[in-house]
Amino acid sequence: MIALENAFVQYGAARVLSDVSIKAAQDEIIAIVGRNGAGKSTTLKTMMGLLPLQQGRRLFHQQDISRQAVENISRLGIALVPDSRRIFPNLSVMENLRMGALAHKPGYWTIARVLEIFPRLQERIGFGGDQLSGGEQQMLSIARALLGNPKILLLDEPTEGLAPLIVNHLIEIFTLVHQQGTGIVLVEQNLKVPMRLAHRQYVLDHGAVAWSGTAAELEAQRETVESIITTGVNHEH
Ligand SMILES: Nc1ncnc2c1ncn2[C@@H]1O[C@H](COP(=O)(O)OP(=O)(O)OP(=O)(O)O)[C@@H](O)[C@H]1O
Repeated sequence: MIALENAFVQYGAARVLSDVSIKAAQDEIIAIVGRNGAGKSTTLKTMMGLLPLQQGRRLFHQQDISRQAVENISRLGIALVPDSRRIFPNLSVMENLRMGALAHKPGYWTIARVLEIFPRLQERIGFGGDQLSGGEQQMLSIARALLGNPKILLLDEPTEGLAPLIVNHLIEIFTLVHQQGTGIVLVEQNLKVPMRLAHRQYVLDHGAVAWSGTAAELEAQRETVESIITTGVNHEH
């Protein structure tokens, strides 16, 4: 389980996260939803140890990992797929996968298995990273992260800008990854994808958790939650 507890994060003097508490267990898919600038990427980077906490704690199971560096957090089994995807443009698909395999930990995911779930990457195996479409880059980025056999996979807007067919394929992949025992933290700007697979959701607004609940609670309060996402809380002030 990875968690932030009462996390405060700043960039220089600008406070970006205020009192954020979010947890994700290995048997869960959770989603963090919010508009542009709500603090979603900052939350993922903080979970990963890429940003320091001003206040609050970062936990892995019962262990306080607030001061651990990103390398150690990665070793604990947390992997981040950033929205920038970070494909090596001058390396082929296979070479990109081999780079991912350098951090290989024994587990279900191998190069053969990721190519099985992403047949598109198999077809493009000799192509350069810079010759891939956005969807293929996203697949490669996810495949590379899986090769580390993470316990928790953090995904920053993985479906942004992708065609509906590819989005559907990725949703199937996330479900499969979860079935193989990896927890997923999915960041998205709206509820569309999260509603199709997340067990629990957090809505971020201005760097704070404005709503959180289970899939069933979301279903029951959908309109309220949609309005928090689009217009925020306390917008009358
Ligand atoms: N490196 C940085 N330095 C200063 N401010 C930053 C930095 N990165 C992000 N911010 C600011 O922090 C706030 C939260 O940004 P963040 O990227 O976490 O939001 P987000 O919800 O992920 O949005 P997006 O959907 O645009 O990625 C924004 O106001 C943003 O301008």
